[in-house]
Amino acid sequence: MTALTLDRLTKRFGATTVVDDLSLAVPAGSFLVLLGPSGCGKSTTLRMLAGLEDVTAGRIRVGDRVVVDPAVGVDVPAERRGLGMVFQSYALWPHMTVRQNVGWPLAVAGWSRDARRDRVAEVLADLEIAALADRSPAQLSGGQQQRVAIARTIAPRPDVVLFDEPLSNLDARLRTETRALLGRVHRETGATTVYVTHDQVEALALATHIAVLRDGRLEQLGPPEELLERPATAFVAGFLGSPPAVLVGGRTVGGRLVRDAVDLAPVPSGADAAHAMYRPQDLVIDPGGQLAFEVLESTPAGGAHLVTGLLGGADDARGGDRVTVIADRREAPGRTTRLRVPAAPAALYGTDGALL
Ligand SMILES: Nc1ncnc2c1ncn2[C@@H]1O[C@H](COP(=O)(O)OP(=O)(O)OP(=O)(O)O)[C@@H](O)[C@H]1O
Repeated sequence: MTALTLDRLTKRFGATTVVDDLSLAVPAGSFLVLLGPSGCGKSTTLRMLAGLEDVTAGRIRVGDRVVVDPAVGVDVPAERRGLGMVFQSYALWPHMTVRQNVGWPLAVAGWSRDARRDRVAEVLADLEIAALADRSPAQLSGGQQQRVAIARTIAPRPDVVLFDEPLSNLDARLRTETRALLGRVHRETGATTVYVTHDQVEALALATHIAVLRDGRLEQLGPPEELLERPATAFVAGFLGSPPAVLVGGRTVGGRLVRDAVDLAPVPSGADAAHAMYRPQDLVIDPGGQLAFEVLESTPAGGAHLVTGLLGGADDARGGDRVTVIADRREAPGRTTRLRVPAAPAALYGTDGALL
């Protein structure tokens, strides 16, 4: 199995830095999800790994082998990096059948006819598309085409597989099905996987490790549970999870974090706190609560209701923070009520966004 190492990787397009000094160690066999808002540099990072995008500075290692290091003139071409890649668009060869599409990379790699036949049959069965072997891509649905693309990529048993939002063109039910299939393929092949998405559920379902990126920089890397339990920054806290943690902004006054004259928590001495973090299930919609709350929408979810609203209410000149809490009943949009916060927040974050 093959580990991946990104060492101070940087990518600039003209004067714009889109990946900024990014270092990541991806253990062999892990499933790393690159997660972050649109434009944070996820796809660019994956494309640099794949060899589809030049690197401005830094180094990439696949196992023990340096595949890119502009400082010493190393740039191994994409096809010689030992990586397989699955894109958002399926890009199957239209004039070949499913069987031929999946077998082609094996032929290119010099597999014998018998070994090719056996391996193609195996991956088609694994991806539950054996019955489609003699069809052409035009005779397949989008979901089936994506399974063929995945089969074609894993057929040569690459040590590392890269995925760029492979499920984003599928409808909700197919996404769930194909997601489960991808998890199974990963468990069976053990291939080190790097997977780009901005879908929280996909990330949390598949990842052994998540790297949250923001403006081309790494905010936090770790197992999903660790990032959810102990977000290192206010950004990660407010981004990860469905719904994410609730961040209540305030100012440090006399050693206390205060919002709209409500005392939220003591601040460690010498620190300057800017946010208190709470779990969405720990805040209660209650007319007797401390903070004004204007309900924007209420969505049923798994027997509870996700209620999104603005903290501070319409009378708050600062403008409210948008937060989502888990409530036991529906709230009417447009209603102004109040939110009761627990005596102690789950965490505090400083003015620089770091965990205090
Ligand atoms: N060829 C290019 N020339 C100039 N800027 C580019 C180029 N490719 C990407 N960018 C910019 O780099 C930034 C990062 O893009 P990238 O596609 O890596 O983001 P992303 O996190 O994958 O976003 P998304 O989730 O929307 O796909 C964006 O601001 C994008 O506009």
